[in-house]
Amino acid sequence: MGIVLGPNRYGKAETRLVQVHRDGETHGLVDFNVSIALSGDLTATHLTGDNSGVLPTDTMKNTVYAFAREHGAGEPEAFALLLARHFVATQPQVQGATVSIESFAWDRLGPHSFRKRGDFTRTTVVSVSETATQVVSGVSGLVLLNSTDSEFHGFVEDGYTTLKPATDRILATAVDARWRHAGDGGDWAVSFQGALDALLAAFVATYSYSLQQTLYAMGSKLLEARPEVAEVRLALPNKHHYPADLSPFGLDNPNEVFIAGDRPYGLIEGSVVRDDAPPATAGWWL
Ligand SMILES: O=c1[nH]c(=O)c2[nH]c(=O)[nH]c2[nH]1
Repeated sequence: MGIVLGPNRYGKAETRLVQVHRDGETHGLVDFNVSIALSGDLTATHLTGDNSGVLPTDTMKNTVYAFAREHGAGEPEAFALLLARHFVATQPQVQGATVSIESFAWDRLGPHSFRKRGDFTRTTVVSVSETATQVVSGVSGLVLLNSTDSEFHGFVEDGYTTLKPATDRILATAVDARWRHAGDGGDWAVSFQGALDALLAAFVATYSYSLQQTLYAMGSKLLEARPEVAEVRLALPNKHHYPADLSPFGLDNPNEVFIAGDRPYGLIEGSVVRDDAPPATAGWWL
């Protein structure tokens, strides 16, 4: 009885591509998760480690970013066809290519501001004792993105700093916010909607030099809009988007094609408080 190699394939899974389509002041956004699997005559690498017929998966990832710049990522079917045909046409040892794309939809909040489609979670924590009542409302999983109007520079540079100053970057976060009410009455629905609207409006309107600055703007806007709220606490993950370096392929990248990072991420946390706020009567968040 012999042992033989069965069906096999290989490729790069989950290449996270974000492309900003800049049409003047109004931007469009494409957000893809691209997975590529190639099959063909791959016996040699499996049996002997001869890689002469193996296109690196790293190259497949690069192709995704380069094709976005060269051809534009738009409809996922069209982009997947382009990639799949490319690998079959250019790699003699590749007989089949499967390209799978998850496309994430973003709803427009402004010319270059977006909210990821899908529901966020509305939260509340009520703490009652014999002497006090505390109501905390909040929202989590509210994913927002500004495709411009964000800079980050002038930071400390020590011997380990490699970050380049950014004068035009994507600012994206998943808002986790809690706000403590001064009292325990009122129209909760109106209060919540007003608070949410204030958070969104501040994110959209703030020209940001740091996510910390955006955090403070969001908290203060909420306090300005909702007199019944005493304090706001925010945790904002900095969902990094790295401009893809396309120069090895002779392509420029005028802030259009981004690698959507996963981990690690910056985490910016802080509270914004009225100076005459009544003290909290129970422990809460952060
Ligand atoms: O808005 C930011 N704040 C930071 O503190 C920071 N640190 C970093 O690497 N990038 C950013 N961005």
